[in-house]
Amino acid sequence: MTVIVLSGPIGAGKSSLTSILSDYLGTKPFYESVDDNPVLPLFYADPKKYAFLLQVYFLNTRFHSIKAALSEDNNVLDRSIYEDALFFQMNADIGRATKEEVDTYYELLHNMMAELERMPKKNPDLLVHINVSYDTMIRRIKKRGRPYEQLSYDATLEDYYKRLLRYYKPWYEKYDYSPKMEIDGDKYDFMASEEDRQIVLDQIVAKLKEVGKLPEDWDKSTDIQIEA
Ligand SMILES: Nc1ncnc2c1ncn2[C@@H]1O[C@H](COP(=O)(O)OP(=O)(O)O)[C@@H](O)[C@H]1O
Ligand SMILES: Nc1nc2c(ncn2[C@H]2C[C@H](O)[C@@H](COP(=O)(O)O)O2)c(=O)[nH]1
Repeated sequence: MTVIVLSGPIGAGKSSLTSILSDYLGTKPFYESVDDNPVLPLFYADPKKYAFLLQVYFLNTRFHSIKAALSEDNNVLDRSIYEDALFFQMNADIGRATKEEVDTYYELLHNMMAELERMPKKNPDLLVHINVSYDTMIRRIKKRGRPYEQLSYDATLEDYYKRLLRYYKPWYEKYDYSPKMEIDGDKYDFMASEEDRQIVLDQIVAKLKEVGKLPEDWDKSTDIQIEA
């Protein structure tokens, strides 16, 4: 039984890989609240006004998801609570939150993380981080086509996205809630290329074997799923 959390910048391929991976391993996917998120379009229209509200919205949904995932112990999450502060801190650093909002946010996050510490299973089993360059990120954002994420919607998004990418390296290095691994999202087109998809899945399976979450002789072709 495994809980795998994905991470990576906007458009890196987290939702896509969540779907591929959960299907491959026979586990349940948890997706972020995006298209049904009422605060997201408000945030892109007026980031300073809505940065705190959006973060509380995401934090709340991520808290629910990680609690359910750790309880069920058979899930893949397309972004998790462990990445939440990266976004808020970056927005705060560019003046989109007051000191009171920052203090309240970190107190709330701290309380939620303390709650997770009290669960029988406290941490995920693996973090899969997808690295992408700025060019790949923009190409994928364009391909997906959410209007408010496009550079044509707001030219300052170029700086926002470049800044966001810079926050990921130190975040990944510091992350220590579980074993972790990186996927090269520039190199592997796991959407269009079956060969690339298998390479990425093999990398993840090898890591799961290395950390003892899959038996050494596990093989997809002989894996039998038992219906509950
Ligand atoms: N490795 C990849 N190669 C090519 N296209 C990809 C890849 N990963 C995702 N995409 C495409 O990029 C867009 C964004 O992917 P998505 O999974 O929604 O990213 P995220 O959840 O990280 O924001 C989608 O249109 C998806 O089909
Ligand atoms: N300010 C924040 N924005 C966030 C956060 N998590 C996601 N997002 C935004 C970024 C994208 O526009 C959209 C979906 O993200 P994907 O990476 O899944 O494409 O939501 C956050 O915590 N704070």
